[in-house]
Amino acid sequence: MAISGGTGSFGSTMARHLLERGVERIHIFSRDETKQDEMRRQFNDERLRFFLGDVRDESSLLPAMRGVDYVFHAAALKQVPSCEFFPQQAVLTNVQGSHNVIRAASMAGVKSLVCLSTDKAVYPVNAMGMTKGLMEKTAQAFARNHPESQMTVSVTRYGNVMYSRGSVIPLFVKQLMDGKPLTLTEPTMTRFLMSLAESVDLVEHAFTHAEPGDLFVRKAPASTVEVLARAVAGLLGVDDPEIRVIGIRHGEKLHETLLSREEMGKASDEGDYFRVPLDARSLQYELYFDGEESSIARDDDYTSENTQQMGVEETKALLMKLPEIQQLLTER
Ligand SMILES: O=c1ccn([C@@H]2O[C@H](COP(=O)(O)OP(=O)(O)O[C@H]3O[C@H](CO)[C@@H](O)[C@H](O)[C@H]3O)[C@@H](O)[C@H]2O)c(=O)[nH]1
Repeated sequence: MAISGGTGSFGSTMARHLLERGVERIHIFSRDETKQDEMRRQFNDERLRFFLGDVRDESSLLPAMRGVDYVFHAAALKQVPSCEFFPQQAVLTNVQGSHNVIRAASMAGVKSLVCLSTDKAVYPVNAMGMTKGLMEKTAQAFARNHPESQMTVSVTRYGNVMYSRGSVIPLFVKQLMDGKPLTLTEPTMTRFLMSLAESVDLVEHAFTHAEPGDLFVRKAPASTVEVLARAVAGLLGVDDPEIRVIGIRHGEKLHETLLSREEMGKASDEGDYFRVPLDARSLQYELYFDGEESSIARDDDYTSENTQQMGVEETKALLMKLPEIQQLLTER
């Protein structure tokens, strides 16, 4: 197994999970030698091997892919505001870098590659989402253009992963601990919420079930940021937190979309997941004339506004399942 972006929170959680499941060997590929060193010490496991490189440099990827059956591609520029200021950097890492990962994996004889995407790739309004959308297209085009390939490429799309580094929940926790007001961009803004453990499940689901070009989404509930803020405050014993509305940031949407209505029209419901198969037709559309009236998707988008909405108590219950929150509450 190889993980690009293996020293990020997602990559390292995935690595820990796979080691617990008895995987033979994991190649961690990333740019950051310091994080690699920290991870090497922290894990202290012979089955981990570290490869320094950058997805922008295809030649640095090949050694990490050699002898590997499965690749999880998580390396990305993913901070929305910074990608707004440096969109070209997002193109290089998220689009060109993903193309390099796919090529290198295919050349190395990898069996299955899962690319990590985000709800921000759907109807994108920011550079991070646009480049992640192009990553998805690159993966799907590989599957369509290489039907003879022995490698299955698939995509998993997520909403917000709770407590991920630099995200709003740890920020709210810090603000509460420091006795400062909670900064809300826009109280009615909604986000899909999922845990890191659920995201890992989705990747495993993709590795075990994907057909070439499949896209997988995990169903998730959502809350408004105000509900989320009040839930975090309530867990820390602050029933009526001081709130300051700071306004929407560069490139932000009010609501996110995990699947467009066109995708919903094609999706199969697999319990906790939706699977959207690849449209594998060639450009000769007349070949596919089936004599029936054209069917236009009548479904709705699957959004953080129309999914299950959680109130404060439900959100608290969800947060209570997070190891970070449990630790925080026992330390207090
Ligand atoms: O001081 C703050 C900061 C953020 N928010 C809001 O909180 C929500 C979540 O924000 P944040 O945790 O920063 O996540 P997003 O900007 O939604 O993006 C995250 O979630 C994406 C998945 O949708 C990932 O791809 C990104 O990498 C990750 O940064 C958003 O509605 C923000 O407007 C506030 O209300 N106050």
